[in-house]
Amino acid sequence: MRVILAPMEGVVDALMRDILSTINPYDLLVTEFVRVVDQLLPEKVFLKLCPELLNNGNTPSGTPVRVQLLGQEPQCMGENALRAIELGSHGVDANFGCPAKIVNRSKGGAVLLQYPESVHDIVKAMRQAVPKEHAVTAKIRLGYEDKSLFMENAIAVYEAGATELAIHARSKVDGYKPPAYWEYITEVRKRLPIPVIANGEIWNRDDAKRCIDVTGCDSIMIGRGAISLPNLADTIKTGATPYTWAQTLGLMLSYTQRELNGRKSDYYPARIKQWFTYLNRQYPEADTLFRELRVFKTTEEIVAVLEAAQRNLAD
Ligand SMILES: Cc1cc2nc3c(=O)[nH]c(=O)nc-3n(C[C@H](O)[C@H](O)[C@H](O)COP(=O)(O)O)c2cc1C
Repeated sequence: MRVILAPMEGVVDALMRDILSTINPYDLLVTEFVRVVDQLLPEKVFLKLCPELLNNGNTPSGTPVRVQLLGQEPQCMGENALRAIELGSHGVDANFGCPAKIVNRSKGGAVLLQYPESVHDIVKAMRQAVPKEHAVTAKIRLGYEDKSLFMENAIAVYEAGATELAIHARSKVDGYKPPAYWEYITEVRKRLPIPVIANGEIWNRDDAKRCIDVTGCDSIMIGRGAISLPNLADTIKTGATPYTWAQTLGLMLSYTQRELNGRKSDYYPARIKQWFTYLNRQYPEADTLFRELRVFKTTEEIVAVLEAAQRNLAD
């Protein structure tokens, strides 16, 4: 069985990938998306989003990373896919699931699921641009406003020559609201000869087992669950004990301290707070801390609050 870390824009960056791949036996990690509009992007754009490219495309603990692209113009997607591969990405992925209004307005992301022929043309251009020994993959939702085109889109990806297909089992309109409609993935998995990766609403080991039972897929992709329980992939793959709140707090502290000692970018507090929004589900203790953290603006302040929480736990 393969467990893949889902791309999560605004949350799963290189530092998070480093931390999560150190404590989990992930098979693959997918980056936040690189937005492709109408030009071949400079190398620095790829390296900023995926610094692992300087390490043969692997995290420091050796887990392969795949760059994800989001765009609507086939030729341009092809050129940028090739660049990602040449820089060392382990395959390249196309995003057809992003629900963001700004992205959809410029005809990228989930809005493309209304036009299976466009999905096909984009993946095909990427496939033709990238040497065949490298994976070209796609990630789709079940549709935009409804799910009527889910199979057409899946077939479009397959016929374009994709290596595999990840499916987030909801439409754009479903947003992130439970349930995930895994049974649609089952239908695609039965129909397509390429591997299908099941994604959506896997929060613990039992969910993973049920998802695999329902879909028959050998590979699953985990997103919010992977940050709400930091060692989720390990619990799924090896039966490891889920992290206690004290362990998770320690991990968050090391994440924020490493950021503080490293790049010191001002977007980090927002990322740390975003992480907290998913922790509540697993740890009731996270809720109080999250409310406390909301007023703090800098990483320094956040580190101080987390250190105090850790001291309280030890008392
Ligand atoms: C904050 C956030 C950011 C996301 N960013 C991306 C992205 O950049 N690319 C993508 O394909 N999906 C993105 N997704 C969707 C996830 O990869 C995943 O499909 C979705 O969260 C469902 O899986 P889950 O129930 O395990 O979270 C994002 C989801 C969230 C919550």
